[in-house]
Amino acid sequence: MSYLELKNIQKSYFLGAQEFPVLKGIDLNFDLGDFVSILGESGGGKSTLMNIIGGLDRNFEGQVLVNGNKLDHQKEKALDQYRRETIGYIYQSYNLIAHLSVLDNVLVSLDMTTLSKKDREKRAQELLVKVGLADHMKKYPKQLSGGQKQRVAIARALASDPKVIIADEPTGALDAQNTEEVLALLNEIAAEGRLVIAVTHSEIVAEAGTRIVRLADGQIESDERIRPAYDSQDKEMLHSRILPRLASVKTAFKHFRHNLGTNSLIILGTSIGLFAVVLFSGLGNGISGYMSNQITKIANPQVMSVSRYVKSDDDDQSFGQSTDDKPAFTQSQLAQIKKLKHVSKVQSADTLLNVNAGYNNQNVKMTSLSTWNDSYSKDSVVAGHAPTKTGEILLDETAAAKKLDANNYKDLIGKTVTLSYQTLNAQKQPVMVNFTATVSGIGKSSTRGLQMNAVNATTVQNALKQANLDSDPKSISVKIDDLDNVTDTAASIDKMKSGSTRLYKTTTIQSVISQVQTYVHLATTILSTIAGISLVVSALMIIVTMFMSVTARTKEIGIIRALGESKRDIRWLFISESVIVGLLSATLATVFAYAAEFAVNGLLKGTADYAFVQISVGNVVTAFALALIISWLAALLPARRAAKLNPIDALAND
Ligand SMILES: Nc1ncnc2c1ncn2[C@@H]1O[C@H](COP(=O)(O)OP(=O)(O)OP(=O)(O)O)[C@@H](O)[C@H]1O
Repeated sequence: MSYLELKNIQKSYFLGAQEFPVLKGIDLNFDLGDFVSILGESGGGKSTLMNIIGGLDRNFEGQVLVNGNKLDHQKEKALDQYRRETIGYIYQSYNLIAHLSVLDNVLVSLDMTTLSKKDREKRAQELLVKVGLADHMKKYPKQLSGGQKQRVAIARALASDPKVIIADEPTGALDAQNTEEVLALLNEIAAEGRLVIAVTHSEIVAEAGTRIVRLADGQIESDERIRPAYDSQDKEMLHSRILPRLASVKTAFKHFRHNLGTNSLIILGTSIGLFAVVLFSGLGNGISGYMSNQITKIANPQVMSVSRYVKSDDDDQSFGQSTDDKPAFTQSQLAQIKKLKHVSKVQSADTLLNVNAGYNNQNVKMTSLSTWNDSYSKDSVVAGHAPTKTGEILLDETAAAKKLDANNYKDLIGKTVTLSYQTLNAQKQPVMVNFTATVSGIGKSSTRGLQMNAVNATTVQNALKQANLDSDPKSISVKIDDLDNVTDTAASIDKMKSGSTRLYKTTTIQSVISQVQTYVHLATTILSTIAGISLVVSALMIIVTMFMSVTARTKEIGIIRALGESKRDIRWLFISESVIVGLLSATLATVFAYAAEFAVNGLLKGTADYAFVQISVGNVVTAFALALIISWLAALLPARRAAKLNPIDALAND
């Protein structure tokens, strides 16, 4: 039994309905140790026959038997394995991969063997030494002469230790000296017990072998043995394996490096979009944080404001707003709230508007004067102490104190100021309320525009009583025993009813913060989405480049398919390169974003000592996830096209 048997091989090409028969029933047997030359006129079907033997062509009639086993040309995976294990190709035009070094060109084939990394490299080096290229391993194909290129191709064809070497016009592009050397190598290969099948027009090549088969008109014209075949001892051959994904990623990275210029531009373009997304998200975090920081600075989150509910309240979310138009709390309502679980203190929290303050012939109009309660943070007192006792007042540093005593405003502490403001009595008649208070301290609001004037609540109640006005509070502040109970207690106060009428409306600091954060989040999401639109452009850029790359690398696809890589490997090769571009874009975007964070926060330090840009790990992870998705999706179509290429057509591509 011969190693390779061809039984009645017939092949026609069709142009429309018209049939062009090329092979008209070829029966041939090949043995290991033979160097067979196939001669024939141009267009006689030699390459067609080689593509069938080599497992590249699947559309023909007849049978190919390898070692007695029928090769099923309909099973693509089995054919991939056959090419990987059994076949080595040598082409007239060398077909080396331009972006890989000489050593890497040989390793492409060795990556599909079960040898260890070290042994693969050792074998590649040994083969290159054998073909006389010991000093050229690190070079790239364009740095080699024609003869040297063909030797690399021979080393590559031998790398996976195949039983059959198909050489298509192996010396067609070589001078006499190189032809002689290559033929000597082919003889050596046959002497190792392999089958060498060379397609040629050259009688010199034919004469160098052991057997000559002549094709004419799609049939065998003659089959002549000119020398005995070499001994073919049945030795252990290397085992093949499916190409590991990591090997494709490495090859993709090498191509990425080879194309660094174009890829850098794509990375830059993609990273700008991702950078904007990360920066805006970081800005959102910073502003949200700043807002809650500011709010909790002026107000104690453990204290909530409660006012009487009136229907138009639904949209009112502002904390500490004047509640002049609302009904006051009755004493029994105050007691009812005081009795609730978790409520530790109930205090008046009214705000008087436009209060006139006078001291030593100086007058100032305070836009607001609140009744001091536990919702204010101690931080708002910058000198003296809070107005906790009856008859005490805290004056805002800039809005009141400095205006009353420009030179030594802190000396106001301990001094008495006169206060007056206008309000309405039960008959809606304007009434002036006059009272005095001793300055207990100077206050400062951490929020621009807000004044920190506060007076002891009893002081105001006494003044109101004196003016025959209702002194019950319109708004109260309710202190809760623990921060964790604030939300639940607020909910139960909101639910309290008299009959079917809702009684109270609460405003917690947390609800104000959440509201603010919702708006900030909405704004940053809109900004990030606008920035994200540029990512669509990036994706298109990657798609176009990948399609161009598939076109430019068509031949390479044919070469690696002939070496035994599967469609899956080709898809993975292109997707890997795109993903490398995506991940590097995300890395660059992250670097840009952190640099911008540093710069923006540095610039704004003078405005407020707060980091306005706060990029979180989540923002960075999002950028990487986006980059991964975009690059993956962008590569899908081009990779699919590359994988679908017919290896024969791909190899024929110039
Ligand atoms: N894809 C194809 N579609 C149609 N006809 C084809 C195709 N490929 C090859 N042919 C035709 O089949 C015939 C045999 O081609 P093949 O390449 O096998 O010849 P060859 O003997 O290798 O020629 P050469 O020595 O010039 O390389 C030629 O007439 C060619 O035009």
